[in-house]
Amino acid sequence: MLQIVHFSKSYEGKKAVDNLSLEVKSGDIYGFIGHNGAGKTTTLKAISGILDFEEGDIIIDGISIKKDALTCKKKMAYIPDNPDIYEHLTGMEFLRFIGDIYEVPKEERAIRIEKYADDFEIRAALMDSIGSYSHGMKQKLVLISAFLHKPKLLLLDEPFVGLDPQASHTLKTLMKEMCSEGSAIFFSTHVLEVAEKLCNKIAVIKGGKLIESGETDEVRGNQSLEDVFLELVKE
Ligand SMILES: Nc1ncnc2c1ncn2[C@@H]1O[C@H](COP(=O)(O)OP(=O)(O)OP(=O)(O)O)[C@@H](O)[C@H]1O
Repeated sequence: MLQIVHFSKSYEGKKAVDNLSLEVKSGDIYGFIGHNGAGKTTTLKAISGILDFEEGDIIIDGISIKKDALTCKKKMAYIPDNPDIYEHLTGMEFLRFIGDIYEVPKEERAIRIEKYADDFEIRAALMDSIGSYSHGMKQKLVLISAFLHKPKLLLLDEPFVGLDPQASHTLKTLMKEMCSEGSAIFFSTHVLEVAEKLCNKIAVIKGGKLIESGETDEVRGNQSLEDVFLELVKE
C-alpha cells in the first residue's frame, strides 16, 4: 500500500531524513517512533504530498506521489499533529465539505457521520462552530473526517494527543476495524505502551535514519518496547 524508497529530505542543506526505506502493507497498523526532531513529521508530510523532497520516491498503492499526487491523495487521509481547521464552520459543515471533496455519496456520508459522531460522542456538538471546540473535540472531528471516505492509507501524526481515555479507546477500535477491512495505517506516536499493543509493525527513526523496523514482536523481543527504544536511541 505504501512504499518509501530511499527517501531523503533536507531543510536549508541539512538532512532531516536520510535514505529511509519502508513498506506498509494492506492490513498493517504500523507505528513510527523516534525522539523529538527525529524526522517523523517530515516523513508523514512527504507521504501525504504536502512536502516536496529531493531524493528517493514514495509509492502509494502502486503510484508515485511525485508523478501523480492527486490520484495518491484520493487514496489517503492525513491528520497532522495540530487540528487547526476552519473555525468559522460548524462541525457538520466541515464534514460535508470533506465528503464533497472526496465524493462520498450523500446517503453513505450521512450514515458514516452518524456512526463516527456517536462513536466519539460528539454528535450534539456537530451543529456548533468549530471555534467553540476544545482541542480534543477538534481532534475527534478531524479523525471522523479521515474515516469518512474510507481511505486505503491513513496517516496520523500523534493521533492520541489530547484525546480522553474513552476517545483513545474508540480510535484504537476504529483503527483495528479499518485495517481488518484491508486499509493500512502509518502513524507516529510517543506513547510506546499504545504502539506496543496496537501495532503489528514498528519502525524506529533516529536523527533522520531508520534504525529498526519490522514485526512488533521481533523488534521487542522479550523486553518492553520502551526498554528497546531507550537502548536503540542511546546507542
Ligand atoms: N520547516 C522546517 N525548516 C527547517 N527545519 C525543519 C523544518 N521542519 C522540520 N525541521 C527540522 O527537521 C528535523 C526533523 O523534524 P520533524 O518535525 O520531522 O521531527 P519529528 O520526529 O516529527 O519531531 P517531534 O516528535 O518533535 O514532532 C528537525 O531537526 C527539525 O528541526
